[in-house]
Amino acid sequence: MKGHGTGNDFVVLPDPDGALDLTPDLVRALCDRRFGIGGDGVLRAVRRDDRWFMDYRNSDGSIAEMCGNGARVFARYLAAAEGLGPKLSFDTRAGVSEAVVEGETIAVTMRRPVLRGRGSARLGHLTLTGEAVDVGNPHLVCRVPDVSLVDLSVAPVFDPELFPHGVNVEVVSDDGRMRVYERGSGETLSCGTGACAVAAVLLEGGLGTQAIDVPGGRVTVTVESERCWLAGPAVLVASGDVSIDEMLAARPL
Ligand SMILES: N[C@@H](CCC[C@H](N)C(=O)O)C(=O)O
Repeated sequence: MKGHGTGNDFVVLPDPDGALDLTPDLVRALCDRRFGIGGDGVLRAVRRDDRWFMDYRNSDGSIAEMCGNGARVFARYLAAAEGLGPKLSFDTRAGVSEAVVEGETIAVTMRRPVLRGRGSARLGHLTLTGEAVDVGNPHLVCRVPDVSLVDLSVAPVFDPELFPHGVNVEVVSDDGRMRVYERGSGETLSCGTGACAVAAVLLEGGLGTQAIDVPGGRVTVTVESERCWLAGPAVLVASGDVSIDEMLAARPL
């Protein structure tokens, strides 16, 4: 299946028995927008100990701890394909995610973002300073006057001591507009964990609700004392079969 949450798009692979050898090369082929299905990442649905596990991969084949929009699309998939909901829960590498399906909107929980201090990254010719935020996965949130003026076409250069496993870099203006360069996927139209990181910075580490406008739409983040909710639209747009051998064989070297 193919789905997206505010334009952050995913190939959803049902693999209840975990039988598929999901290599980085296979992930790259599936996410290839010309030679594959196309997506910012892959969500593999695996059944473990009677619970669903969201096995998330970035489009470059790397593994990430958490994906907020992916979790919302995953919940949509479990509701549509497994008849779960309107309240459901599943496992992720960053812990259990609770989900609530309400019509077009799906809200999921993730860890409360933790502010980790100042950091910087070079984006094109700009060096930006910002706040390092841990949402299960690493983020650097940089406040800028106008997000449209930042070049996100090339990978940010960052301090590997501060971010030993890489980082997702968000730029945000005071009105809650955000753009993102995702570790392992490049610039995307939305990033759910990134929106939670940005909301935590705009709320100055406190509790509350914050709307975040991303290029693919709007998500709403609610930071509670023990967790964080991410809400917004999540849809499945296609379903079908893929011939993995043919897809891999037809890729240029
Ligand atoms: N798009 C996601 C984040 C996916 C993982 C990220 N690229 C990473 O490597 O940490 C989201 O919606 O949170």
